[in-house]
Amino acid sequence: MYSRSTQEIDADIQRAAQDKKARKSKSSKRKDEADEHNEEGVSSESKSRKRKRGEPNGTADSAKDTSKEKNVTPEPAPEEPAADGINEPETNTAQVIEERKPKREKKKKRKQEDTGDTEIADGDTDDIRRRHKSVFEKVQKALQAKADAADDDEEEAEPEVEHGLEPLPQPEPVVFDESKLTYETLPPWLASPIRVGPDRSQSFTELGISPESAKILESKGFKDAFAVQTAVLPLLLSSPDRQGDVVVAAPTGSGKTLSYVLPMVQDISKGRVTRLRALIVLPTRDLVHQVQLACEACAAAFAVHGGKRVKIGTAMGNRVFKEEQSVILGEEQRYDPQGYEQYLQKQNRFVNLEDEDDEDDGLDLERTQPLPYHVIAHESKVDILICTPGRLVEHITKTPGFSLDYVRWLVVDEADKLLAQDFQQWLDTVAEKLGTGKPGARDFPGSNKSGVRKVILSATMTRDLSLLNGLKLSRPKLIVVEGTKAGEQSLPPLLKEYAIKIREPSLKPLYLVDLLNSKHMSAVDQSMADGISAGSETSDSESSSSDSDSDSDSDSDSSSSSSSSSDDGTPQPKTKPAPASTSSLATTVLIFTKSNESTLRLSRLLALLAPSFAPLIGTLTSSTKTSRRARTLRAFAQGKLRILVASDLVSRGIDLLNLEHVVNYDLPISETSYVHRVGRTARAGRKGCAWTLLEHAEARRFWRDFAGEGKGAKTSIVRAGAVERVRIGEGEFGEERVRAYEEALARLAREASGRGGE
Ligand SMILES: Nc1ncnc2c1ncn2[C@@H]1O[C@H](COP(=O)(O)OP(=O)(O)OP(=O)(O)O)[C@@H](O)[C@H]1O
Repeated sequence: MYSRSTQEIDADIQRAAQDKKARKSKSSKRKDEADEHNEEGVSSESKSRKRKRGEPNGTADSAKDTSKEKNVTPEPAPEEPAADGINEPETNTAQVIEERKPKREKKKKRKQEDTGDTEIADGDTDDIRRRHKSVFEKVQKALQAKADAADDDEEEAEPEVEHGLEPLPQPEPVVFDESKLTYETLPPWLASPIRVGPDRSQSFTELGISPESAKILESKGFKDAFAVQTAVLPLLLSSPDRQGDVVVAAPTGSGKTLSYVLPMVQDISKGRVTRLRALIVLPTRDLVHQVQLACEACAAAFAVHGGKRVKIGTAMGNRVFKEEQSVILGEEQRYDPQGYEQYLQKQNRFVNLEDEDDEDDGLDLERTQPLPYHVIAHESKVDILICTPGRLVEHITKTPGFSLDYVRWLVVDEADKLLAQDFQQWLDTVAEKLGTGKPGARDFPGSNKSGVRKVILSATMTRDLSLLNGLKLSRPKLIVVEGTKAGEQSLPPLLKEYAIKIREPSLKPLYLVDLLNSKHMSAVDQSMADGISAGSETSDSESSSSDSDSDSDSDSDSSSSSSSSSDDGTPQPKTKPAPASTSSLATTVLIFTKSNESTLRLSRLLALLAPSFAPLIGTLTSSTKTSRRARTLRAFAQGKLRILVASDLVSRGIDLLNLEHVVNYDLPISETSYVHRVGRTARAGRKGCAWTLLEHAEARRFWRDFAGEGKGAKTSIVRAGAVERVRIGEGEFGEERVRAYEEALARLAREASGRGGE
């Protein structure tokens, strides 16, 4: 039993609290003393911790005093564990208990007075003890809980560190991987291409083309396979065990077109029924035309020994849509009462939905209404469709019955351009359609291959995997001509490049006239020059009329010229137009400018400054009608026109076999553009020249980025020889020529403002 009095117990509590406090203060002081020997920050930390606990600065001293007191009062606390748990706040609690005691006694007194039972207060000590014990236990519990909480706080409390003015330590910067794709990071098929020597050649029969077909090919000018064809044909020609898709990176004019047209036509010619089997996607209408000719040549070559004459169609938006639909897709009435019923139901639904502005499945686009109890059945009229991406998407979405279910060839030519510019998201639309189909519809005859064979080509093929991924290639192989690495672009081996410095940019057209009149513009290939002269002699008049409907350009306007040039190129006042036969131009030239507008201006200016050239000039811009562009290209191929002024529209893919000189009147915007422009000449193993006029501000960029010379040179263009410097018009422009030039400019301005030539 409890034998001590309340006062004694309270005194014990108080002592125990003080004892605990003294011990803690002592250890705290020892720590502080040790910390003072350490760095400033840690000392501050201890101070700051004290601040956190609400201790005054002198706490350590007072704790020391208390500790001395403890030494003279060694009596243990009544319950050791409780005493152990007591720390500074307990002192306060003990005081609180002490303070509360008189209040309790007062309360008791008041109660006794109220009840008149004063004896209970003096005599019933058991009861008092019991109550005291219960109060004591409660206090113990409360103190224990408080002590635990305080310990937890102390563990979790973040140490506060005070810093000087020195910069705070920062985390290591995150290093971003900016490295470009290299051979090591490219997938194996891109990193390890199949290389082919540029001079390699093989007969078509050796490559597996039947002698009959090879003979027809030869009659069309294709005697032996070019280097790129020797590598691509074995991969694409039909074989019992077919390989995967093929990606081709080969220079301009190396014969990429035939490398895919030949195997595709051969494969399709083995069938009987006409179904849409192949899509060839190209960026411009001119290229669609050109590839169509190559397809026709091959179709003729394989329509032997009972082979099917492959049918070729185009979709490029040069005709009204309905007309184009009827060219590529046939319709026939087929007796089908059930189908007709469904048609009527659909049409009723469509009529109802029309009010709600909803679109149905293209019933409104049906070209022909079905007869009663009949349905319209659609059949492809072509095996190969050569198209621009935008028009292809239009047919997929708007032409009823246009189906890609049987397509087993997809060719993307000029792929870097087509992949970089997502014309109406054409690739996603096409890929979705090619991803589904009827079972067996895409089987290749005589082979274990089923699915869509993809052939991707460019002279400046992208290695950008994010672009190539969209094609969903299957087991692809990359073919490159020897000497080129990933990211490089090869120029034709027989191309010679020249640069001409323009000292007076305001007189740039005069430099061009002088270049055209210079000895440099002689024929590169004499046999070609003879052909050109022959063509122009017989058809100069035709050339004017063939191109006379060109849009506001100079083709037909030479008669209105008021000046002509002497043999040295100096304009002479003239009343009569210069006859074309006086032209000294014995070669062919394609001049590139930066825009449609520049093309039209330069073309006209050239005719004014050098009237003898006027009947020989043709103009090609993206705003020129397709039919007119085709006529101009034909006239040029026939030698009726010898100078073409063009925007970048024709920089890609256009095959002008008799073209000898390319002039960059304006600097191209990129290396890729340069490669395509100058690649219009020196094609198919012929020679050719490229000339670039350089204003002062452009020179550095040209030499560094295009020619790969001088400080900071960096170019991806691979060439046989260096770019040569040539001087033209060095101080040669007399006053008279400059005056004639100014007159020509004034006339041009008048014409542009609609006030005519006068
Ligand atoms: N085996 C061959 N024999 C003779 N001429 C060929 C042969 N193969 C292709 N050609 C001719 O070579 C020229 C260039 O071919 P093609 O237009 O296919 O080049 P390309 O590689 O597609 O060029 P670009 O990248 O500029 O489009 C064409 O006139 C074509 O008829």
